[in-house]
Amino acid sequence: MQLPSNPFKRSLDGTPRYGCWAGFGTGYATEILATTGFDWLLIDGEHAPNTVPSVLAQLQAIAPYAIAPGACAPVVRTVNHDPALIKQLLDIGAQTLMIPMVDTAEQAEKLVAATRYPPHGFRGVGGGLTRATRWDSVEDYLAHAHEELCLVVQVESRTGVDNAEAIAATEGVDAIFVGPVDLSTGVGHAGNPNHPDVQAMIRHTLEVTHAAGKAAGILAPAEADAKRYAQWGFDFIAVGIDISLLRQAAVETIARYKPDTPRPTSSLGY
Ligand SMILES: O=C(O)C(=O)C[C@H](O)[C@@H](O)CO
Repeated sequence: MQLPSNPFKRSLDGTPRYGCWAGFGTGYATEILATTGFDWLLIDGEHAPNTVPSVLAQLQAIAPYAIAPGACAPVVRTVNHDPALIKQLLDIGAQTLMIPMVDTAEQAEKLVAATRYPPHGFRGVGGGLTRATRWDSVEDYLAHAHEELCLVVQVESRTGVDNAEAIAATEGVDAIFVGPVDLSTGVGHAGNPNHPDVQAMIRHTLEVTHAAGKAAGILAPAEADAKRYAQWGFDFIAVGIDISLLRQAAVETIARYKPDTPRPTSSLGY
């Protein structure tokens, strides 16, 4: 069979693509999201209770909905930069990886190398053991795998912003995703990603990313933020977090019957 094409990579054509964080760690919840019209889903291995098997279950759950037109594409976020974990996630068939906390071009280069087979990198060969090769039925997987991989690195610190131009220029990096919560927290504006200093850093990162010919993404659960970022030119925007959506709906539902129920506010600035 042919190497499966990567619907996320193919969708990055300058039209804003709207996604949702998938934080429940189950195929069942993520499949529900996949039916709702989001262009992409972030299976979060950094902060959600995910393991390699739970990510696999979610990739399998999304697969029927990841076919054009109207495809819903999976993006998998790792917990760290560990090449062994990256190898496992690629082997189970993740084609788009988002790596948190990338501060330098050197880190970005190592991450690219972790996704490439020798001589272009050091990814180990799983061959017929892996879903990525559809158990060795994909033609010439070793030669072509990288063509359908999409590497998204997160810039979410002052150092990352300072180095964003070099990170974006790194060959093999397809996109930069700004993490506004970590960025604002790290520069002394916890809970206020809309502080003018943070907004200037976000805009700078967007501009240098586009100047390098790469795509830029961001998390913006508040509608006004998402609309502003779309207007600025962000290519992919996470406009919801499933766990928050459930909680908000639950809080609003019970408040209709018990109006005195306290309504907690977000401490994250959205
Ligand atoms: O810094 C950010 O913003 C992100 O990277 C997203 C957060 O990790 C997200 O989990 C906040 O809910």
